[in-house]
Amino acid sequence: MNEITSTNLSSLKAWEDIKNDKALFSKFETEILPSYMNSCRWFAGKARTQQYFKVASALEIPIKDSIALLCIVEVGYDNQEIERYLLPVSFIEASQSNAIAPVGIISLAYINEKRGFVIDALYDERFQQALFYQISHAESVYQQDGKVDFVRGKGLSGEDINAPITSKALTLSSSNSAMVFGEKYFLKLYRKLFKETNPEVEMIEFLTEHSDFAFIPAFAGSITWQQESESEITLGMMQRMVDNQADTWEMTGNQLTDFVTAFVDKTFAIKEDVFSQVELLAQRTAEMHLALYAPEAEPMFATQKFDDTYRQFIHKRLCDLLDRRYNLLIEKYTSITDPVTRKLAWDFMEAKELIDEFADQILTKDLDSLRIRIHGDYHLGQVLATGNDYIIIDFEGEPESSITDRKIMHSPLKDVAGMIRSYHYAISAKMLNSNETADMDAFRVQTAADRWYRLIMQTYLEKYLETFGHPHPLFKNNNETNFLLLIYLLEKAVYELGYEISYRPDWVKIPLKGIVNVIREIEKMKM
Ligand SMILES: Nc1ncnc2c1ncn2[C@@H]1O[C@H](COP(=O)(O)OP(=O)(O)O)[C@@H](O)[C@H]1O
Ligand SMILES: O=P(O)(O)O[C@H]1O[C@H](CO)[C@@H](O[C@H]2O[C@H](CO)[C@@H](O)[C@H](O)[C@H]2O)[C@H](O)[C@H]1O
Repeated sequence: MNEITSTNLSSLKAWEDIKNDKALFSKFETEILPSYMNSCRWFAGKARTQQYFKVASALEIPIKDSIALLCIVEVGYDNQEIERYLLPVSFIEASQSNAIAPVGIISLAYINEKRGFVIDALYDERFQQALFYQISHAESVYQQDGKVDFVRGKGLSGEDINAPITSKALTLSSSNSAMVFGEKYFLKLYRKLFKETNPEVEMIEFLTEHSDFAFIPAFAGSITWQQESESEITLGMMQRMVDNQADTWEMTGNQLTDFVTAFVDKTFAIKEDVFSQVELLAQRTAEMHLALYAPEAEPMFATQKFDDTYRQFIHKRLCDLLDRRYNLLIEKYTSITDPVTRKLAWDFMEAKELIDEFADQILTKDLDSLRIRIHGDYHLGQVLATGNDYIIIDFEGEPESSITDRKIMHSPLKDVAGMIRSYHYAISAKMLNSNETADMDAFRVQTAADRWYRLIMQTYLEKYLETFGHPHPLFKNNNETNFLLLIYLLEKAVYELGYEISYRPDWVKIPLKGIVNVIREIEKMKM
């Protein structure tokens, strides 16, 4: 349980009228929320200088014999930036609180002379049941400020609409929170909120309602806050629950354990099965892109060309990323002690002119390929393995980008680059960081890792392109495909370099090697 300090909440009002107790809210904002939010895995502002926490709105949702409040918590930072988070709260009497997960307890409270706890309503069964009911009945709950709209999707079976269903909260180690219903439905509550429809809802709804692509969990509903004359804010999304064994990052890691064992015994061996699984993932990736290729669709999904606006956008993004990473590397260079990492960092810095020249080509090169909506943050961790197939999840887009940028159309080769980088990560993490290979000749280890990566990358790419048939509807010719793939591989590896410097300094050599691989390809093209 989060530590309950002497700070607790008290009110003479009934919980259902608690919104009118200004003093209680003021105490909640100044004395409870700062420490509670900073203890939550989903709160992204922990490393920043926070100036205030404020409940900007509290939307009422009826639950059994009471109400829950969807608190929209505004967090202000020292640079004037503001973020908004969703924190649903309810009050539970002490005698009922045993079933509540300790992470869900926000504060001890005396409300209308009843002793209990203000809790994160995610963990309150009454709230879980209320959300499921509202979604199944596609209701709207009117507020002082707009309404909360519940939408029912095709993925929700008619038979579940009025039938009893069990529910529970999941404790995820991720940036959002989830609850499950009867092992059949997975409801994600978005924690960080944006004044726009979440791209994930758009993507899952489009794929479920307008395509036959079956390798996503079907859209079962959404929760949205609609205010007058304001953009809507997505609060949650429900999908079918996937009975999965692991994600493909974990699965690839297990396959690589076999590879490393064989390698230590001086054998280079990749099981045939591994190639079939890579091919199947490539096929599902291509099928997802085919489903998203909808020239006749509404503007949000209709195909676009490589026009000047996009060329300038992607060029600026790449150049900004490069500048930030060069500065970071210059700052950190003397503290890099590992000679391999140092050499790779040096190669990257030395190739600045070559990379800049290559990036500039995006502004002028003839490009007749097309752009569509894509997954946007595609890597092995975003694919669930069901035993004999794959289900693709988490269409929220790259966490570092704004919501508007996450909806920009790209060549689907950006997703392909994401997955190829992920295979490179998987083999590198295993070979370069594992105990079994620690005492082996580094050159031999690197050569075997490179071979594995190339074989897997070719297998993935060939199957991916083959799945579309000829002529390819989205890629004009091999020359363009190779160029765009290199641009996106470079962009992704440069992005990852920043991520690793901040979060996993021991892994910095992995994206650096990815960047150097691209540099070698650019050099070959110039020969
Ligand atoms: N439809 C689903 N069925 C079963 N498990 C799921 C489903 N969607 C997500 N998960 C599980 O929840 C985890 C987090 O989901 P994800 O969409 O990546 O959330 P986040 O946006 O918080 O990163 C996944 O790694 C997976 O284990
Ligand atoms: O899944 P997230 O949206 O949180 O993505 C972030 O974290 C990822 C790490 O979990 C990071 O992915 C990088 O590491 C993965 C292995 O841990 C690897 O499979 C990916 O290819 C690599 O990019 C991702 O970049 C970051 O945005």
